[in-house]
Amino acid sequence: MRIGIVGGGAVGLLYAFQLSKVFTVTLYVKRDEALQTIKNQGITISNNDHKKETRNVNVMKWESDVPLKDDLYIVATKQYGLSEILPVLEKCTKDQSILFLQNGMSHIDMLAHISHAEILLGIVEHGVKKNNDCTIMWTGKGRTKLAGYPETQADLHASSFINKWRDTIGLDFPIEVCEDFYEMMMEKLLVNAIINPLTAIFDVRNGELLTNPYFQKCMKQLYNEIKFLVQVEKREEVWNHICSICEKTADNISSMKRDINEGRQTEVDAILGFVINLAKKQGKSVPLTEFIYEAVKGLQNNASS
Ligand SMILES: NC(=O)C1=CN([C@@H]2O[C@H](COP(=O)(O)OP(=O)(O)OC[C@H]3O[C@@H](n4cnc5c(N)ncnc54)[C@H](OP(=O)(O)O)[C@@H]3O)[C@@H](O)[C@H]2O)C=CC1
Ligand SMILES: CC(C)(CO)C(=O)C(=O)O
Repeated sequence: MRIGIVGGGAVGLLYAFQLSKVFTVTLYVKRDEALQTIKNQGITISNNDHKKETRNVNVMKWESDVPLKDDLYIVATKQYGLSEILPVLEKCTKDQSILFLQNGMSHIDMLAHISHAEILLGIVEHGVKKNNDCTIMWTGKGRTKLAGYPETQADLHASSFINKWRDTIGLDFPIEVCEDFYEMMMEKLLVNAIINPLTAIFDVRNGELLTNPYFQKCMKQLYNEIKFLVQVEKREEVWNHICSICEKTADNISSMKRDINEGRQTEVDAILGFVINLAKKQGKSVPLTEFIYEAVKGLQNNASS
């Protein structure tokens, strides 16, 4: 089974490294410089114990006329990078599968253009930070959750891939199949909608949202405004889940805070932008969410000017 991973960022490098242990993997990158570096040096991963490992992987440049010869494409770009990738992936045939690993949910509306290939949506629970074009730090081990879109059929094309992944590297790099993509994505969206923008605005690590009682109140206020996205009977469970992620990732710098610190575009449109649009569609007023959305946009704008 041939796997193509599109995007040689933190997540793309981690998945290329892990999956190349058992599959024929090609990593597709955007820049010549990244292509040469990975070709020459392979991918090096270090973890919190400062253990380092290097692997060589096939690497190619992603271009609009790239031949689509892989059985499964794993898309590991940021949400805002998808507009360049999707017109190419639209040409995939019904025997091919595409797995999207983006945070946020706004990409779901873009998937209507993929008419033939099987679509899978995924959630990355790992924490991974890119040091340079070929080196990453695996800061937190988690699971990869995935679900079929619009539904998880029993006979997914990708089943053999999922089973082989689980049976070989699954212990160290776990995978879990979920029935309902919406529930799976919504839970992660709520985590990112609360932790990411608040840590970015307050300029704190994830754990401080809980340890500082004032920040914790802000978290709760934001959750109270957007909890309409969760079924009434699950609201407390989801709130506890958000707090537990804050605790487990206490030392993390959230991806949104890191993007702002490093002058990059954030994924706020895919996260809070999506929440605001959904609220509009349901006739709900979300002034606090809108305020926080604008604040993040302002910080992003400031950092890049
Ligand atoms: N990092 C993490 O710990 C986690 C990340 N995620 C999600 O995973 C997704 C990816 O995140 P992450 O890896 O951190 O992001 P990065 O910014 O590190 O990586 C994105 C990569 O996509 C590449 N890219 C963009 N456009 C193209 C293109 N047209 N062709 C080929 N490559 C392209 C970029 O190339 P270039 O280097 O040239 O810019 C970059 O290397 C995001 O949605 C994020 O929210 C989810 C959970 C955890
Ligand atoms: C779970 C969390 C908040 C961990 O930092 C994350 O997904 C992110 O930073 O994007």
